[in-house]
Amino acid sequence: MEPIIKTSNLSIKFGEHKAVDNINFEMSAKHFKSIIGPNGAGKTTFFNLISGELEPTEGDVFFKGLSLRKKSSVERTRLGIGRSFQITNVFPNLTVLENVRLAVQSKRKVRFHMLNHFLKYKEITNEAIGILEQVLLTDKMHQVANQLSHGEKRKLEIGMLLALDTEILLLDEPTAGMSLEEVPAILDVIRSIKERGDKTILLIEHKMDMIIDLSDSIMVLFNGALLADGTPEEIMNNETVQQAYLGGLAYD
Ligand SMILES: Nc1ncnc2c1ncn2[C@@H]1O[C@H](COP(=O)(O)OP(=O)(O)OP(=O)(O)O)[C@@H](O)[C@H]1O
Repeated sequence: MEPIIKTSNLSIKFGEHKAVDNINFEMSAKHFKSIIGPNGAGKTTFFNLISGELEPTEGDVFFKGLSLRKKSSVERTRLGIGRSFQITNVFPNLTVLENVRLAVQSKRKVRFHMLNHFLKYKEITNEAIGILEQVLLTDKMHQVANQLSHGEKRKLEIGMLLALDTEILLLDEPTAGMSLEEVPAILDVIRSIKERGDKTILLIEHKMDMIIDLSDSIMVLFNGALLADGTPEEIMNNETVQQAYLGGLAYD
């Protein structure tokens, strides 16, 4: 079966530094893959190349066999590659529900064009409420976004991403900056998205217990290059990975 997403010799140089170095990777639909690697390994840059924030120096990304070389990040979202919004993309003075409703509306605009005007406000609201249930924010629905805790804002970001209803979700360190108490809730949210079974998920995370718990496979980046790609068990038992990376790092 054709992979849903694939990269071919994907590389980017910043000056003389190859931040992503000739990465060939592919994923089948509905797979959950995590990306690990030390700080500066190129994980976020790799995401930026897939989502279209950055243009590769060499190589290409393919979505269902289609070259994305000339596609902007907006076009890639429209095709089906969604990246979690940064907190800065959340409207701080709107409520949680209003933020998600806007994301639902933006997806419907993309999909239905002319019909958009005739869609009922209630239908959009109900869809937004369903998403808030999924990301465990129902009780915060009428709270203004800038009053949320950091962890709640991250859940809202994921909710806004789900509202776009893309086939692929790129999640860049969803637990970053969270207190220890906030982590289990985000883990539950991601697990429930996985269990629904309709999304292909790429996750960058530093929390190894979370990665092992969720991932079908793990890829390891090191100095911009793909060091290993395999099941969690294969990666944990891979000597090169242990020497180059796992042994030298303490995880929280
Ligand atoms: N826009 C840029 N201009 C110049 N160098 C950059 C740029 N973006 C990233 N880099 C460099 O590319 C390398 C990879 O950075 P990247 O942020 O992708 O790593 P990372 O694996 O996501 O790290 P972390 O785990 O710390 O988030 C680093 O050396 C970084 O300094």
